[in-house]
Amino acid sequence: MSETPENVLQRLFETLESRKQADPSSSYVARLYDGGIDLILKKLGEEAAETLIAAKNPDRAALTYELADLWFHSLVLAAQTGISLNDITKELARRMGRSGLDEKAARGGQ
Ligand SMILES: N=c1c2ncn([C@@H]3O[C@H](COP(=O)(O)OP(=O)(O)OP(=O)(O)O)[C@@H](O)[C@H]3O)c2ncn1[C@@H]1O[C@H](COP(=O)(O)O)[C@@H](O)[C@H]1O
Repeated sequence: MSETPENVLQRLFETLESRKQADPSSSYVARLYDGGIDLILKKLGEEAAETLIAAKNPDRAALTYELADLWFHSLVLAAQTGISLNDITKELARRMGRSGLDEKAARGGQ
């Protein structure tokens, strides 16, 4: 039986939390934490740029790969800054059923 998206994100986030005690020589995530917010933001920026480039090409597998890298590094940023997966899903849930156009207007957008 395959895992649900919720399970995968939950398990990944638990791993990210556990890597706060890990050795950077044996863990990529611990290496990111060790590099601090600047390294995490650098990687996040790179992954965002790689996603934009992939989105302009027809290869959907390549775009999926880059989106996964982008989500992964976003979650590392969340974990490092003390934001939980639950915080993010609660915010998304809060927006559900509300038009994106209403949300945009509430933010002062046009
Ligand atoms: N999901 C991921 C994941 N996605 C992407 N990456 C890493 O993110 C990096 C993406 O950077 P790039 O595309 O720039 O590739 P790169 O040239 O190898 O990267 P750099 O050397 O420039 O950092 C790669 O090194 C990938 O291996 C990930 N590393 C870890 N995970 C998850 O995190 C868990 C813990 O990982 P460790 O902390 O390494 O045990 C793993 O079991 C996975 O579940």
